[in-house]
Amino acid sequence: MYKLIDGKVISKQIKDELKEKVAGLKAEGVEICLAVIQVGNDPASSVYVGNKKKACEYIGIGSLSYELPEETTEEELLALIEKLNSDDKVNGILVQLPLPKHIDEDKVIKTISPKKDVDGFHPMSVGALSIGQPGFVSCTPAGVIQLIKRSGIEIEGKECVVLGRSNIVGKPMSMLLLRENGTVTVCHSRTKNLKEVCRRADILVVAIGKPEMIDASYIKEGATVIDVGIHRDENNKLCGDVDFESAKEVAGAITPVPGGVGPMTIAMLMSNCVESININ
Ligand SMILES: NC(=O)C1=CN([C@@H]2O[C@H](COP(=O)(O)OP(=O)(O)OC[C@H]3O[C@@H](n4cnc5c(N)ncnc54)[C@H](OP(=O)(O)O)[C@@H]3O)[C@@H](O)[C@H]2O)C=CC1
Ligand SMILES: Nc1nc(=O)c2c([nH]1)NC[C@@H]1CN(c3ccc(C(=O)N[C@@H](CCC(=O)O)C(=O)O)cc3)C=[N+]21
Repeated sequence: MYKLIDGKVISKQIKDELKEKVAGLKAEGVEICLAVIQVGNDPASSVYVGNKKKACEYIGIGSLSYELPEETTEEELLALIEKLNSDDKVNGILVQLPLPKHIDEDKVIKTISPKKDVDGFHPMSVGALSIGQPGFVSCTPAGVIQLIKRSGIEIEGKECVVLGRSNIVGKPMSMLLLRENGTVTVCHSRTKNLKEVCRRADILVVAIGKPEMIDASYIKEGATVIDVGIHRDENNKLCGDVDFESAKEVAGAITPVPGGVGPMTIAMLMSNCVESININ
C-alpha cells in the first residue's frame, strides 16, 4: 500500500503558518508586498499568476500585478524591474516564465535585485545555494524538500535520483538534496541505462517534462516518488511526468498531479516573500 503525499494539505499547513507570522509582523507595522509581472496572456501562466495572487490574499501579503502586452520590449520590461528594485514598498519581484521569444530571460533574471529575487533564479541566489550561504531558494525544489520532510521521510544517507537538470528545477533540487545529506545522482537526456539508475533510488524526483514517461519499471519497491511535471491535455486534464496508476503499485509514497508539487511551489513563494524581510 502506498502513501499519498498530499501537496494540498501540506501547502495549506505552510500557508497557515505564514499567515500567523504575517499577522504578527503587521501588528509591528511591517507590511510585505510581492510584485508579479506577466508578459503576454499564455493561459497556463494566467492560472499560475492567479493562484499566486490568491495565496497572497490568503496570507495577508500585498500584491502588485503587472499584466503587460505580448509586444512589450525588453527595454520596457527591464525598466519596470529597475523601478520595482528601487521601490522600498516592494519586497519581492516575480517575472512569470516563459517570456516571449524577443526577450532575453537571462538578462531579465539578472536585472532583478538578488534582495528581491523570491523565485531564487538570480545567479547570486543560485551561487549562494551551491556554497551553503543564505539566499532565496528556487520555490519548486524547496517545496519538494518540504513535501518529503513533512511526510516523515528521511533524506539523510538515502540514494536520491533527480531526473532532469534544468536551472529552475533539476539543478537546485540536487543541491538541496545534497544539503540534506542525501547521496545524489542527476540524470538527463544523455544518461545511459536510465531505468537502472532510477531503480537505485530511495527517493526519485522526476522533472523531465515528458507526460507520464516514468512508470513502475523505473521504480524500486517502496521508493518515494515525487512528480514535478505538469501537462495539460486537450480536455484540460492535468497529468505529470510519472504514470501515477502504474507507479503507485510499487512506490512506497508518491505525489499526485494535480495536488502534489504545484501547490507547494506557491506556498514556498509565499515563504520566500516572508523571508525577504530578513534580507532587506
Ligand atoms: N509544479 C511546478 O511547480 C513546476 C512544474 N514544472 C514542470 O516540471 C517539468 C520539468 O520542467 P523543467 O525542469 O523546466 O524542464 P526542462 O525542459 O527545462 O528540463 C527537462 C530536463 O529533463 C531532461 N530530459 C528530457 N527528456 C528526457 C528523457 N527522455 N530522459 C532523460 N532526461 C530527459 C532534460 O535533459 P537535457 O538537459 O539533457 O536536455 C532536461 O535536463 C515540466 O513538466 C514543467 O512543466 C516546472 C516548474 C515548476
Ligand atoms: N517565474 C516563474 N516562477 C515559477 O515558479 C514558475 C514560472 N515562472 N513559470 C511556470 C512554472 C510552473 N509553476 C507552477 C505553479 C503552480 C502550479 C499549481 O498550482 N498547480 C496545481 C494545478 C493548477 C492548475 O489547475 O493548473 C496543482 O498541481 O495542483 C503549477 C505550476 C510555477 N512556475
